[in-house]
Amino acid sequence: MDVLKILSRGAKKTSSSQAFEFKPAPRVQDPQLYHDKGVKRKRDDQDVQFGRAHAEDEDPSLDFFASREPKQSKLTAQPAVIEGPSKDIPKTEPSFLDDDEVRQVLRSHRLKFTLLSHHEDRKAKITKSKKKKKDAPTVKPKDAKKILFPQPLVSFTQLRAAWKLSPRLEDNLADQGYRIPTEVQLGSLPVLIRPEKAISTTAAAELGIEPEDGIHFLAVAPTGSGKTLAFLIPVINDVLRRRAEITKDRVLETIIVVPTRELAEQITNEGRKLTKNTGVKIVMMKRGMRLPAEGRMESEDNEESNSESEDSNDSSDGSDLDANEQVKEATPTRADILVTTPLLLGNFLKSRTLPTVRSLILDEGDVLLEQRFLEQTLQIWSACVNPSLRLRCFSATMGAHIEELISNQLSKRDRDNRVIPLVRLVVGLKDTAVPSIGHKLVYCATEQGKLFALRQILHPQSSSASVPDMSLPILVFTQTIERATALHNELKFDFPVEAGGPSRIAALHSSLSDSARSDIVRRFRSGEIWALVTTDLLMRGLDFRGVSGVVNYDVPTSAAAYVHRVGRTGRAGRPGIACTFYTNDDVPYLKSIANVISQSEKQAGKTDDGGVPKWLLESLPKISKEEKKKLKQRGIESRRGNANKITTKSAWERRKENNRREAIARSKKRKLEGPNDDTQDQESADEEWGGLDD
Ligand SMILES: Nc1ncnc2c1ncn2[C@@H]1O[C@H](COP(=O)(O)OP(=O)(O)OP(=O)(O)O)[C@@H](O)[C@H]1O
Repeated sequence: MDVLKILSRGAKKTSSSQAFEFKPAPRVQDPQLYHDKGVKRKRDDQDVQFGRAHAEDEDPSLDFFASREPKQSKLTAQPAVIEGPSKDIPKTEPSFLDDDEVRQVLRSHRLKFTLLSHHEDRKAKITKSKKKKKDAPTVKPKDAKKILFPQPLVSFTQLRAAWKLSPRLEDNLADQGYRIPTEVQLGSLPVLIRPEKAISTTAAAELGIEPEDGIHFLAVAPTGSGKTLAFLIPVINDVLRRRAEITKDRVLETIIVVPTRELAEQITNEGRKLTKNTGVKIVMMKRGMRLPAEGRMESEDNEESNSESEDSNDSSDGSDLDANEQVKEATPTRADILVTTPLLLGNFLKSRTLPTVRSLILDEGDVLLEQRFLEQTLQIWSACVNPSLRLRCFSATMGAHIEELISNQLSKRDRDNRVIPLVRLVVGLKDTAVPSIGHKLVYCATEQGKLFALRQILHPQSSSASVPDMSLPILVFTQTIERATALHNELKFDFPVEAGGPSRIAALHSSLSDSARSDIVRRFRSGEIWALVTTDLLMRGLDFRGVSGVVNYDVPTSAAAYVHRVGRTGRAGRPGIACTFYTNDDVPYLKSIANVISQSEKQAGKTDDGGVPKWLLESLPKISKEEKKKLKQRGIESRRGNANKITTKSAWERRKENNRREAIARSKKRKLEGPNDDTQDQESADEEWGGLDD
């Protein structure tokens, strides 16, 4: 095994030590996915190129974020008094785009807004139940959907002047290097910050909605397209606005629910960067944490006894107290925004309510409303009893049944209240992979063939391999914890000592403790770990900026799982590669994955066969709905449990084998090189490193 070959896949040697580290990838300048042509403002003096070109054309020193004064040269200033949270808010308000311009911008960025009118659906149901005859007139939910054309965010430069964004929040965005809004931000931010301005009064009247009361919102946008900012910015701004206008007290105003602890940690960290110096407190829910909730359980025993999912196996967060003691002794945590997994908050709540919460965000909302999390998610939703509660649901995939479930839940809640419109935004083609990813399906005759193919990716020594050329770091997905552990054990001695040895590869899954999980995520983010073997635990939401490739060692068990897994690469407009191994066992279940790949490539404008040859797509068998459901719940049967281990060798045997292999390689190298010359060695090594771009 040649260490230089491994290193040339992406690592750079640090000057200070013999260790090789990756540098975290810098933030991309242009994170937008779609740049369809033909969008220009009609007025010559206002040729704002809708976010992108606007920021590109400008001298960086003249950037909006550099100054608190809005630039009026690009937008027509009309006298209008803006009541805002800050004295710094300008006294003029820029004009908005006219109807044609709005439509052009939305079209060019492939944004589609639909009013999912749950009151219409309700009417339809009432009609149906009253007249059960076949010929009874019914309104299908589909007919009730209406297209909306709200104002988009022309550029980040508009946030403060037109949409009343807090200047401090704006500064924090600038400090984080955000310059151009992504599509989902372009579409969501106006309707979430000021829906009454974003949706014109004429459109609102035509559709029979009153956006001044706010909206419920559902966004379906590709992985890595910046959904986190799209929901964080409005809620942080809401807190600041309330502080300025109503009360300075800290009240729990927003709950963000996510499926995993890793994602909760990531969002809390992002939130903290955006809330710096604002006084807004964003907190991650921990075991034993108390919240200012109303109502008490009949019994507060067994607070944590219900744990069944991945949260259940984990130790508590660094405390010696057991969970019950913590619950009794802790004083309520004061926070404006809480980030939690459904289980942690559900366990605390029982029958308590959270009357102050006005925004409930379901990030990865589709999975939160599926069987595994449904009960706890609905429990949290019903605990948010404030009549002003607004729901915001985000994901890269959203089945029609989930939309219907949301709509039905809202109908139930709204029965005694005013009906709040549910607006859906879809960016690009729904339920497809992000267009910046290249896909490859690789057939392996046996399980051992998969191991061989993965080794070809990690240590590219043969040109005959059918695997794509992938740079490190990579994520490798397996079907079960047992398989992730076995694969990690199999590969951990593959990395030569000169390259960092076994520490370069790790396995992350839900059987590990909280602290072990956090440590692995931290080391993978910092570039210490180059190959991370994991399960579907990590498939949603996690943002590792530098990941250049994803390997589906085991085929994902649904099309949505494929979209999310491969979405760990190709983020924010960066390129990425997704390689999926399949064996004969997978063939019956491959069709939906092959379809997603084909749709995604079409969307990306690729005309060749790409990842899925046409003959394969056409010849793959279809499976029934029941089989699909079973596959999603259980995976491929032959890979469950310990039945089909990745390898049969013990760790000791592998280490011995590996040491032998390395010793032979070193001896061969010495023979070839002749007398030792360190300087020459170093020079030739430097030449061979391709290295990551700084
Ligand atoms: N306007 C922007 N300009 C540059 N980078 C951005 C911008 N918005 C977000 N990003 C970056 O894009 C990356 C992906 O963002 P984020 O994690 O919010 O994606 P996502 O849509 O939530 O993805 P997923 O569906 O996988 O959860 C992050 O590194 C984030 O910092």
